[in-house]
Amino acid sequence: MPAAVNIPGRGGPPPAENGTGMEDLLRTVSNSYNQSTSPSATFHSPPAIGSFTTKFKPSTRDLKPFQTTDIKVLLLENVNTSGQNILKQQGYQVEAHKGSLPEDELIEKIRDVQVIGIRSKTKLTSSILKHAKNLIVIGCFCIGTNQVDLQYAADSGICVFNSPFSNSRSVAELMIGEIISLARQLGDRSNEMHQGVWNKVSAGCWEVRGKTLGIVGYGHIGNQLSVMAEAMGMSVLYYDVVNLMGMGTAKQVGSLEELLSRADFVTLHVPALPETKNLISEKELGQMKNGAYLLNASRGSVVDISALIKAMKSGKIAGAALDVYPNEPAGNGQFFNSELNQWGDELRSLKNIILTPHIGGSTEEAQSAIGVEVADSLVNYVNFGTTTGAVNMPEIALRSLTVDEPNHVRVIYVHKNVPGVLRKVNEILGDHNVDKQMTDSRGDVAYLMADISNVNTSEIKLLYQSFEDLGSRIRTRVLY
Ligand SMILES: NC(=O)c1ccc[n+]([C@@H]2O[C@H](COP(=O)([O-])OP(=O)(O)OC[C@H]3O[C@@H](n4cnc5c(N)ncnc54)[C@H](O)[C@@H]3O)[C@@H](O)[C@H]2O)c1
Ligand SMILES: O=C(O)CC[C@@H](O)C(=O)O
Repeated sequence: MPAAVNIPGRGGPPPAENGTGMEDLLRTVSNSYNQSTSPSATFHSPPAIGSFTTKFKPSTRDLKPFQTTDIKVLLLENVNTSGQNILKQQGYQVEAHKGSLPEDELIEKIRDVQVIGIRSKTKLTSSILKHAKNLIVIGCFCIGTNQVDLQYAADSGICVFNSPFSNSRSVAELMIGEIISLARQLGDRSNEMHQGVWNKVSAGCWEVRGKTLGIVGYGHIGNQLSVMAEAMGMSVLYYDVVNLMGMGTAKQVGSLEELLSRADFVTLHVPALPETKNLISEKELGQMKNGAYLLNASRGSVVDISALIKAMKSGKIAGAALDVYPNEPAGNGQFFNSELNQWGDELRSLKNIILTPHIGGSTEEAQSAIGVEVADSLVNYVNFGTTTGAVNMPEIALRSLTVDEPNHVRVIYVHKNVPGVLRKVNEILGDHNVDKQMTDSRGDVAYLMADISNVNTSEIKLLYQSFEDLGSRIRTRVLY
């Protein structure tokens, strides 16, 4: 058993190897590089109200991957200040932008950072991520994660987090507003009044009470919508690829066709997947009731817009509300035209169609909650290696180290999920006292976390290097 030593930054004397590169290694997050460190760097839990990172027990020991001021975070697309503040309170260097960045600028900036936070506009494809040599984690400050190449990220040891439900209620409430607005042609009446036209009509305007709502994709948003729609006196049917219990008296139907043929209003709440591309196209629009309404707040790939334009022009579909589009501009401005999407002008000329700029989740409540939730996940990953809630890696969490365990280190080894790895890992760890260890795999990638006690500083370099030398290695991190 190695002798216990004082770990820098924990109240013990500074190490003898000061400035020799040893400390650098101790605080290294690496797949191919080393970070500079400071043994005197201190870690402060953020005081943000409601933040998970404030809820650790006082005896919990804060782990440091390396000097916290060295953590560079790039936040794009106006991530809420609630999230920005949590990250800044960690001492991370936060660069926040209101919009997304052009590709060349994004590539330049992503080279340098360990953490990036985005929303739905920034596409983190493999051709962008291959430049992100220092990146360890991506935070999607939204629900959808289709804008990130999740597999490439996992294969590169980059963990991805999102916020699975913090804006669901906001989307569902928008749907309720739009269902009534379409039934009463509110958009058209309002536009006419803005142009000085008084057009008092009742033809083609309806109450929603007693009508049937068909929800496609009965997840977080679909559930919330279901409850509110029933409260307005609507009957709710839903279609989902999974068997799910209905809220209230909502009933699941066995096929999309059945839902389309029975619903007066159809709302779409499925993720962007190859299977959901053009889920609603000419055939499906034809299966809908005459004079029905279509609402899409999921992703632009889910509806074939040219087919929808045709169905609306023929009167088959009496109204539509679209919040998402195949091509969406990177920022605000006069961009919603035929250059962006070839049918842009034709769509805008239709009657009783509500067009919104991807604002389903854009409320103060949702953005503030998402900011806290995702920033907490990022901090817990950077500082503790916890992957709970990750969308592309196995979910691993170990009990926190306490102040009574000052000389423990936490080893995190992201590796290819191939036979024989654990034998080699145990050969390395076999020389140490492993307090706890957890490992899990997700597809081709596995994640191992081990807390090792009584670690001598001089051993950490060897420990780290031993993992780095394994053929299965994707990324090694040593936290202490
Ligand atoms: N407009 C916005 O601002 C906004 C905001 C939040 C989410 N979204 C989008 O809405 C989507 C849904 O959000 P959620 O939180 O309800 O997601 P969720 O994961 O909770 O629910 C999605 C449901 O769709 C089902 N599903 C998947 N494939 C399907 C298919 N082919 N046919 C039928 N059902 C299918 C799933 O089984 C699941 O129950 C998100 O993926 C996101 O893209 C948009
Ligand atoms: O805020 C955004 O940009 C995305 C909102 C929504 O589409 C989501 O996926 O949560």
